[in-house]
Amino acid sequence: MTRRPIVLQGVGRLGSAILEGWLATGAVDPADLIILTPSEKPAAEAARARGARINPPLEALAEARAFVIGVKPAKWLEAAQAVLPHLAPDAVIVSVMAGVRGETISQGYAGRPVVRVMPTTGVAQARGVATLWAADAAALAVGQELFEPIAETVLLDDEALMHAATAVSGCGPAYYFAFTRALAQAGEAEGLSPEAAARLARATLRSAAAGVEGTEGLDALIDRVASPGGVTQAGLVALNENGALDRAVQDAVTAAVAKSTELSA
Ligand SMILES: NC(=O)C1=CN([C@@H]2O[C@H](COP(=O)(O)OP(=O)(O)OC[C@H]3O[C@@H](n4cnc5c(N)ncnc54)[C@H](O)[C@@H]3O)[C@@H](O)[C@H]2O)C=CC1
Ligand SMILES: O=C(O)[C@@H]1CCC=N1
Repeated sequence: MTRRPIVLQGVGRLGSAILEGWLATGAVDPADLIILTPSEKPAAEAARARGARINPPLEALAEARAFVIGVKPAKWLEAAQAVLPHLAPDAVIVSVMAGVRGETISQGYAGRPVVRVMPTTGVAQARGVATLWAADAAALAVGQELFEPIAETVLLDDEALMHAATAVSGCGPAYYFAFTRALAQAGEAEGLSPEAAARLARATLRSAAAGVEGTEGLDALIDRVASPGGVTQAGLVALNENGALDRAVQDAVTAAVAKSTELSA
């Protein structure tokens, strides 16, 4: 029996990461991949070298069982017009777009079932996190099949919570990178060379991430580092003086939720 292909439309920042994760894990056989991209992309070329079809005649889409939308929220509807006449009626639409609601996407794809997935770019290393929501059980199963090999998955019952999941998780890596950059800058201000400060900050992020691989709670993990009356405690008190850190993080998440909600309007 021939396997029905998976289509990936858009090989930008996230589309490339998804593709890299699938190629690295074998989660999707490249021979079963159809990639739609207006310009040449290294990840797409790597997939082509292993058998993927890039921009084949649109008639090839008729075989597809899943269609992954990897374009920006402002572009998806225009992008849908071109492919819609060619898709099988039972193709599952997999959207990784921030904000855009499942019902809106389904309408744009003539009522086809939709699963929404909010991944992190860590899917490239098969170390992503992906939040999934679908109204349709079969569509959810397709989302799980495509993302479980490359991400820790969290399923939501309530689509409205995708905004919060996006703000915390989809955006989250950038918050950690921004914090790491600030840490490096602070190290430089205290006399470290730029190279040493950057190396220390980045390696410390990796080291801290290793700490959360286990099941120990975050308070306990902080306690392990912060000796009573010691150096870390002095740093932590300054970091969250009058709740400044908690407030900054809350403001970031609230602003991201507001933006995601705006995209859903
Ligand atoms: N970057 C990230 O970490 C995350 C992004 N997302 C979502 O992923 C989607 C893509 O975001 P990015 O990758 O950051 O944007 P991007 O701008 O890097 O990638 C979008 C890609 O879509 C391509 N494209 C535009 N029109 C197309 C068409 N008609 N057919 C095929 N390809 C087309 C563009 O050439 C571009 O390469 C967005 O909807 C975003 O909300 C979701 C989670 C995380
Ligand atoms: O910044 C964005 O809009 C996308 C969605 C979550 C992460 N990147």
